[in-house]
Amino acid sequence: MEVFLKVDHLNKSFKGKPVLRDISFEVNKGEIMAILGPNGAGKSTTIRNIMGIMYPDEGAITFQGNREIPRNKVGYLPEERGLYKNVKVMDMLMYLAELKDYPLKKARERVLTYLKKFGLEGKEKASIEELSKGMGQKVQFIASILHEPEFLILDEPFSGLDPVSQELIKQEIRDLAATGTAILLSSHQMNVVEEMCDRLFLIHRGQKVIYSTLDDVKKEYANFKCTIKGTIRLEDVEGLPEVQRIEQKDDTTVMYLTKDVQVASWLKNLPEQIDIKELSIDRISLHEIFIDIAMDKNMLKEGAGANA
Ligand SMILES: Nc1ncnc2c1ncn2[C@@H]1O[C@H](COP(=O)(O)OP(=O)(O)OP(=O)(O)O)[C@@H](O)[C@H]1O
Repeated sequence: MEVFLKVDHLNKSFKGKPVLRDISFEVNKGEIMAILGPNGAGKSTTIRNIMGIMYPDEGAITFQGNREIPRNKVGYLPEERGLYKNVKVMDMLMYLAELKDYPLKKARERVLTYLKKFGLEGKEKASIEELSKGMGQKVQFIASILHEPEFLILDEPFSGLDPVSQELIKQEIRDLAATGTAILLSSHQMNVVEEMCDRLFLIHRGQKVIYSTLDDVKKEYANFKCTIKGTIRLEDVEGLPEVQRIEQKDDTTVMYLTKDVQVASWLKNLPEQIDIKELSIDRISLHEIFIDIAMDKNMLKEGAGANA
């Protein structure tokens, strides 16, 4: 697998306060890598360092082995959306294509194709200020991919998009990865990450918590949980083996099980007298893993094995 971006032992402080500590990861061609973390974790600071908007105190960032950012090969959808307001959609996109030295005739064709694909046919003559927020966001997405970048950074690409538009953009991102684009995606929507990403880098308080493939994260951290609906007394279940913790709310009891539990034999331990209206066994989701980390419940402490 060809590495496009290498982030190597990055450190960054603001006014003496460290916000990135020894951050290292890579993004390969053809993969979607997620960068995740609670608010204030350091995601945008990492991305700004990659984009050369600010510089690390220590560490190196290389693109295909070179220190200099290959601007024409990089596409960036920043978190803070901002397009010139009183400019026509086509004019703005052509201006951006020109900045990237991209052939203008091809750019124009691509703009029209993408506008149609994203339900914005005919909007090329509209000025940016006439667009809705979601439309503006789709135009900004087009701006980030118009010049066929080899490396794409997408910071919260789905915020403000309706479900249909989200699907369109998701499909486009998948297609780009399938044709070899290296993609770094920052998102708070764990279901999207779970659905789309090959690997993830989870950062908390400026430090790496997980750097792994999604499959390994699930294997390593996504333990089973048993959810029972019914009136259950805590004392009837709290002595059960291989239960890490129990949460009860209204008529729902959730038992979080230990990592290597054999579910079928574990179920035999349930006392006969308990009132079960519904029962399900699921693996905990990436969303729950994320919340555990952010809330410092730290179910993860034992499982450092998935860290690359
Ligand atoms: N220019 C700056 N000056 C001082 N502190 C900053 C600056 N930029 C970011 N920080 C601090 O660095 C830390 C990381 O911020 P960053 O924006 O990278 O987080 P984030 O993970 O992108 O969060 P969010 O999910 O809220 O966007 C925060 O504590 C923030 O207050």
